[in-house]
Amino acid sequence: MDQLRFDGRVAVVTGAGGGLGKAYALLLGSRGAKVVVNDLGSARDGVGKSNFADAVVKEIKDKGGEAVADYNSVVEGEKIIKTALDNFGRIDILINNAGILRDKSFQKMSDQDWDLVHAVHLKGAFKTTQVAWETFKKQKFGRVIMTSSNAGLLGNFGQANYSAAKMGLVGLASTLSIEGAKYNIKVNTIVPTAASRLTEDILPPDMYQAMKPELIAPVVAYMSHESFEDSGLIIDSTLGFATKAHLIRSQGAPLRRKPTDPVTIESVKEKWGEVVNMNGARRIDKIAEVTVDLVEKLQEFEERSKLDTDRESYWATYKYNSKDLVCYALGIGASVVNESDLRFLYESHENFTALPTFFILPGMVMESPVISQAMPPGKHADFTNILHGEQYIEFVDQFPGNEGEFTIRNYVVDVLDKGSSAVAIVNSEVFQDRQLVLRTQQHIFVLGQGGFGGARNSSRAAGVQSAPRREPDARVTQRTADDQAALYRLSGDLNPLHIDPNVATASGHPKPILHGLASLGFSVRHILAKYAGNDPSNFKAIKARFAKPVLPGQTLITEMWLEGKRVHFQTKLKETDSVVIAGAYVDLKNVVKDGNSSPTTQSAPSSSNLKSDSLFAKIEDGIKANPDKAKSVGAVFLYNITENGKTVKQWTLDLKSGLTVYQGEPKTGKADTTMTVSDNDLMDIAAGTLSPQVAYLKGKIKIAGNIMLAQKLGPLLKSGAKL
Ligand SMILES: CCCCCCC[C@@H](O)CC(=O)SCCNC(=O)CCNC(=O)[C@H](O)C(C)(C)COP(=O)(O)OP(=O)(O)OC[C@H]1O[C@@H](n2cnc3c(N)ncnc32)[C@H](O)[C@@H]1OP(=O)(O)O
Repeated sequence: MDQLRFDGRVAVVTGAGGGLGKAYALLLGSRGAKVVVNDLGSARDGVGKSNFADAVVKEIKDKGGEAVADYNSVVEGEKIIKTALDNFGRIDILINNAGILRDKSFQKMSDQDWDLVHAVHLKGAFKTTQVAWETFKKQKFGRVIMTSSNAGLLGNFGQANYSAAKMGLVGLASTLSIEGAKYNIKVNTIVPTAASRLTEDILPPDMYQAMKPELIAPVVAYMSHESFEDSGLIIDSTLGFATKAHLIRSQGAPLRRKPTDPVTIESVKEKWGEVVNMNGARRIDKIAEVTVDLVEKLQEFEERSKLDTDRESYWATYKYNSKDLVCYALGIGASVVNESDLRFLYESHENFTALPTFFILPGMVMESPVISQAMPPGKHADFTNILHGEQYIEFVDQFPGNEGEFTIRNYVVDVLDKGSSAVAIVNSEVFQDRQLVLRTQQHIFVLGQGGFGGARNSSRAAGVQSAPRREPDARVTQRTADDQAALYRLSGDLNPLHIDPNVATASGHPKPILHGLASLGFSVRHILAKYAGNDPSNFKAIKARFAKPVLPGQTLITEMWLEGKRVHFQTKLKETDSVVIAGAYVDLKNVVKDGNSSPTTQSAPSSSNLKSDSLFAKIEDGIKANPDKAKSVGAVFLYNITENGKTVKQWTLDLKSGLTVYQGEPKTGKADTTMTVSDNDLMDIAAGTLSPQVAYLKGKIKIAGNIMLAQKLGPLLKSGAKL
């Protein structure tokens, strides 16, 4: 990068006899600026005189630069600027650095302590800048640096006068950055922490040594350069580090339910948590935006209040991006083992998209008090007594994109009395850019909290639907992973019931149970592959009841019945034959039968007509005949055998445990490497006419996982096949 120079520029640095000011003056002088080295030459309380400025001027001149000393007080700022104009004919850069301390605990602080500190810091900066402003405007160029302090931004014991003045400088810079904008006058604030006369016996000696002003000077010099375009910034710098600080505002909260309601002290108290909640807080850059923001909030509030029911709504926001979609897909059993799942797992896939059940998540506002507040007197709901009972989602219009932000309105429509237990029905309306995009409904089963004399049923509940009384039209089997709940938690449901053995035992479960939405996600993926062409935008609605808990590691069998555009389904556990999801259905826009179904979700295809059966028998024999070679590879491989781009069979070669070869579902799901290869290519590899390495390089074998291991397997496969 070219050296940043200040040739032809005139800089005034106040308080430049030592410390930071001296470092600024020396640096600017060494880069071609003509410098006015201002210093009153006093100790840090503003008392005493010395000629520090002369020494700095000499140092600049000795190195071939130009500088002049100035001993005026910043309170008479016009005299300092006059020194610049008289000696150099102009002024381009003004660094308001001069300062003094008069530290006292607040009650002991005298008027004089207050006035003196304000006079030097705030009034001084006002005076110098106001006089220089005229020249800056005329020449349409000016760079001003104000010096604030963390004692101003954050407060510091014994520095009430100094903190107030330092925060005052931030306000001064903010306004001047606006007034100076059209004249190319940039006004910024530095918050330095450095060794100086002000800090010399305040900082511990080691730190004092390390906090060299020379580490901050380049930051201030860059902010004073003609190429520096920002204005109104607060830059904190120390020890060779720089950071930007700014004020942010919370999302805020309306202090009443309806625009016609009064605001009371009690309603303010009630809403205080939302007022000070900094989730989703943001920076407002311009004062005009504050008004726009308030007007928008008011409009939004008025629109929302029209939606309000007799029960209070809880509003929330939900932001998501491709990483969330991938994390979620992993949580509901999508896997790179299935080529057709890649579109849910790889953000750069040409057809990357969200899985349909992902959009249930915005409505699951875990921190919402909406359920606990709706419970009848004497009844309570919290993580210790709730189970997810039923779930409904409806896509109102377009299927949402791969990233976005939703505003969600959550409200309880009914609390049903089911005898021993209660069921809270929670509706969520999910908006994007003020348009309703999704509706969801959760039934939350609240154990042991019934018997309050409430209604048993609700007309506002999306009902479950019985499946037809015939054999299912399709079945898909998939084992959940032992870590399924741990993985699913990453999508936001941190209920300890799914991870903490003690909580699970206390709730009467043998071990942590799987999230209901995780099991539902598996089954809906099966339907997606079987009847929706693997295209989530084909979905209109989903409804399910969680009939029994699922334990991570259990195997789900999704049974499906196609009736027009509705797929009824239920999900059973392979281990116990019990129904865990009941009365469920998916409504589709279009039915696409057997659309790109994935291997792990298929029961093993009949193998009789597959050319590779005998091939794999040969490979197995070959591996058995070459046990040493096989052991040296020692890994688990999955082979997806594809025909016409569709996976028709899967083989697992487990070289670690007894050299077994078997087909069908992967036993463990813990393959080190997955290879996808067409049947014909596999035959060629086996026949020795196609080397596995060449096949890989030509893209004929797709490998997910450990490529080195897969390449090692090549010769082994060949040796086995040749037998
Ligand atoms: C807003 C954000 C909030 C976030 C909350 C979600 C946080 C998540 O972390 C929580 C979870 O994921 S928990 C895991 C998933 N859920 C489960 O495992 C529950 C499985 N279901 C059960 O165990 C039983 O059905 C059980 C125990 C629920 C009911 O069994 P029984 O007590 O034996 O009930 P039963 O005698 O069969 O029926 C009594 C009445 O209740 C109705 N009912 C039954 N199951 C229901 C269910 N799952 N959902 C809703 N209602 C249900 C019955 O219809 C019956 O009513 P009625 O007599 O009027 O017909």
